Amino acid sequence: MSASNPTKARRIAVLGSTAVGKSSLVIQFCENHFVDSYYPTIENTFTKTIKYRGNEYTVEIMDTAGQDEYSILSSHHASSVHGFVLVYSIASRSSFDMLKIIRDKILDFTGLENVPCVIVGNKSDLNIQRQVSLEEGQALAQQWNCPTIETSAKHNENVAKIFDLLIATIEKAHNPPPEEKNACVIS
Ligand SMILES: Nc1nc2c(ncn2[C@@H]2O[C@H](COP(=O)(O)OP(=O)(O)OP(=O)(O)O)[C@@H](O)[C@H]2O)c(=O)[nH]1
Repeated sequence: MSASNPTKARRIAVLGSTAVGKSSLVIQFCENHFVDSYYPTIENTFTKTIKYRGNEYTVEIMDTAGQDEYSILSSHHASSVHGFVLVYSIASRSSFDMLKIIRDKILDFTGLENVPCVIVGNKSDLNIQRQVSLEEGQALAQQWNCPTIETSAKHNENVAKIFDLLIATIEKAHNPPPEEKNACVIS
C-alpha cells in the first residue's frame, strides 16, 4: 500500500446467542476450515487483511461468548469497535429474537441512534429445520437500516460477504453522503 492509501484498522465484534455459529463463521473466514464439534467460546480475537474497493483493511475480529445470553455484550465490546456482526441461526427462533435485545444493548452502550452492523442468518444448509424465514430477516434489516445475509459456515457460503458488507457499512458511516450526515456518527 502506498503512503497515500494506508492500511486502515477496523475492529469488529461478532455477537449472538449460544451455538448459532459465531466461531464457525470467524474460523471459516480467517482459517478456511469448518469446526464440526462445539466448544463454547470465552473470547477469541482473530486478525485478517481484507481488500475492499482498492483499500486494504486490517480487521480485528472479536468472537464473543454466547453462553450467558443476558451478559452477552460487555461495555468493552461496544465502546471500541467499529461494527457488529449480529448472528442468529435460521433454525432457532429464539436466537433471532435475541438480536433485538443485543442491539438495544449496543445502542445503550454506544449512545448512538444507529451503529454499523450486519444481520447474519447462519446455518442456511439446515433449511429443513428453518424457523426464521428469509423475509423476516430482511424485514428486520430494513427496520434497522442495515444489510442482511444468510450464510452457511459449514459449506462456506456467503461467509466472506459478511465482512465486505460490514466494511462497506462502516465506511459509509465514516463518510456518509451529504444528505445522511449526522445520521450515524462513529469515532
Ligand atoms: N449445519 C451447520 N452447523 C453449523 C454451522 N455453523 C456452525 N455450526 C455448528 O453449530 C455448533 C455451534 O457452532 P459454534 O461456532 O461453536 O457456535 P458459537 O455461536 O460460536 O457458540 P458459543 O461459543 O456458545 O457462543 C457447532 O457444532 C458447529 O459445528 C452451519 O453453518 N451449519
